[in-house]
Amino acid sequence: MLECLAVKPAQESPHDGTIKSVERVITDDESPKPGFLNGREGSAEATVSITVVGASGDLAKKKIFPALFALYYEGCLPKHFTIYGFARSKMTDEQLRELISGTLTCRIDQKENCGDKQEEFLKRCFYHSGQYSSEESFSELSRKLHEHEGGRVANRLFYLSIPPDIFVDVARSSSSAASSKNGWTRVIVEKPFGRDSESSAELTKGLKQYLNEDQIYRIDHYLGKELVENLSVLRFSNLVFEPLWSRQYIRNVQFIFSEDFGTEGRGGYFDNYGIIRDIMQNHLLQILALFAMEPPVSLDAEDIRNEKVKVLRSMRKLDMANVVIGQYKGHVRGGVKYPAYIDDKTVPNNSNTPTFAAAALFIDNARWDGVPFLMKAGKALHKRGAEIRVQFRHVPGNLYKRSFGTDLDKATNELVIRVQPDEAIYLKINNKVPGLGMRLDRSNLNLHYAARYDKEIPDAYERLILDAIEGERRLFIRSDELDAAWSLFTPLLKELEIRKVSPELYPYGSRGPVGAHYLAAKYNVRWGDNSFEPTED
Ligand SMILES: NC(=O)C1=CN([C@@H]2O[C@H](COP(=O)(O)OP(=O)(O)OC[C@H]3O[C@@H](n4cnc5c(N)ncnc54)[C@H](OP(=O)(O)O)[C@@H]3O)[C@@H](O)[C@H]2O)C=CC1
Ligand SMILES: O=C1O[C@H](COP(=O)(O)O)[C@@H](O)[C@H](O)[C@H]1O
Repeated sequence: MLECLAVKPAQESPHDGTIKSVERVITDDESPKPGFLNGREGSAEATVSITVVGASGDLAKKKIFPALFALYYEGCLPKHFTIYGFARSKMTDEQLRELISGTLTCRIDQKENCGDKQEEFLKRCFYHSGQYSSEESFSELSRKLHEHEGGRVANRLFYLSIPPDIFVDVARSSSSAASSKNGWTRVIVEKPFGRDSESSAELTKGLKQYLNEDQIYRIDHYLGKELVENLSVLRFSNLVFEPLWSRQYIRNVQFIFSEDFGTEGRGGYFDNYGIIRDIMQNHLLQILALFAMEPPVSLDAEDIRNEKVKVLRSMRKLDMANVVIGQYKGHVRGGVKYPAYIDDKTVPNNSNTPTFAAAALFIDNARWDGVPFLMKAGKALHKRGAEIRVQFRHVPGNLYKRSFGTDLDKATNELVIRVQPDEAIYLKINNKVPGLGMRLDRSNLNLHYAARYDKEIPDAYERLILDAIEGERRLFIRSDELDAAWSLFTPLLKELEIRKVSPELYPYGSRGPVGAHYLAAKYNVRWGDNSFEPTED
């Protein structure tokens, strides 16, 4: 059973739920507090209406509805909830249910009642067709939500699963015509949050015309992944790690993302963004900030985000010389033909958009001075995975150095946090091979999740939607974090575009451009993802 309690009972700022364009009657702090779930937020009789804007789209079908069902299945949604799909496409309630029913799955450890639960869930899903910029459409939606709310305290969550150019239109029409009059109103915004500092600031300004910062939940789904959530637990609740967490013991840190498929189907979106904006500026940089931050005063969202933003602001300007970009080319392997990026019909055939990038970054503060933080992200590589690798320094005056040969790097400890797939945390150590002689080998202290825990790991979207319902903003991006993240990457992105830098081509299914290895070598670093990977229990 998924535990639905958040890290702490959510505390709203007095502004949350206050819609600028609509007069508010009751704020969160005024509304009854005892929770609908184990003492969590809101009155036992409060309702939550979740409107998925862009319900006919790919993300809604693939991630949002399945996550909502999983929350329902685990008993994490409040007693009174209603789900509405909203989009322009004409659809009946029945057709929406049909559309999403194929994507709902039950957790393996609780397969019983799955069919019944799906039926119950689908009965609480409805559809409203309308125009995104039309207040009339949202007013009509509001009327329908009101009927379902049945006079209770009405909390409303809007999930904007739509292209970014209509985020502000929807914020305007939904806030002015469909905000809750007596509960909170929150809006989850999907990435991309702009494509550079200027467009991001414009988007933030546009949203803030209609919403308070406290109402905006900018989602970065990597922050909802189990092992990313666990990063702070690992560091701050184990005495053995935190004292090592600095330039004194850490040689370099690597953040690696790879996918073994290309942009299939999303080339139109991707070509305007590229891998640096799609993965590095958000997912990997967010993980880096969590990894490198100072201990926060508390687990409160603002305390954590304050520390993350300090890390981002301490980062050295990103230099072109510290970046390598690549693009995948067609490749035939085992008689199968794999396409090039530019074979995608929605991509111009002279596109320079990177599908791979590697970068060396530095945090100019006392803790991390001189430590290279390496990032690598790519599509159409040899495997799918996301991991954090922490390579420690050499053991000073190592008594056993003769047993390692000349390559001392091979004998240093490495902590690997495998975010996905097959979640694990393992520490590479040197160990004596049992026997009468003195031979050392490399072994792993391995926390393999599948072996240790018999629970299925929840999808990141489940955690994040639940947090948004609970008013827990810890895993969502604050606007100053976003500004800092864009300030780091915008000059580089502009330079790449102005200079029309050609990406290094790499074959589909390969390990990516060789330039990434030279970049790491410049800092005496070897990418750790080419070595032995344990999966054994
Ligand atoms: N798909 C994914 O894997 C991921 C997506 N995202 C982000 O999530 C959001 C939604 O993604 P996704 O579902 O793939 O997007 P889609 O392109 O599938 O769009 C979602 C819905 O928006 C409407 N729509 C599409 N284009 C336009 C347009 N030009 N003008 C007005 N309405 C339009 C369509 O509904 P209708 O025509 O019925 O109104 C469509 O069903 C985007 O911001 C995307 O960047 C983020 C991470 C991953
Ligand atoms: O945000 C995005 O993430 C996905 C990868 O997410 P994952 O949870 O499946 O690892 C990526 O494919 C996509 O390009 C990007 O927009």
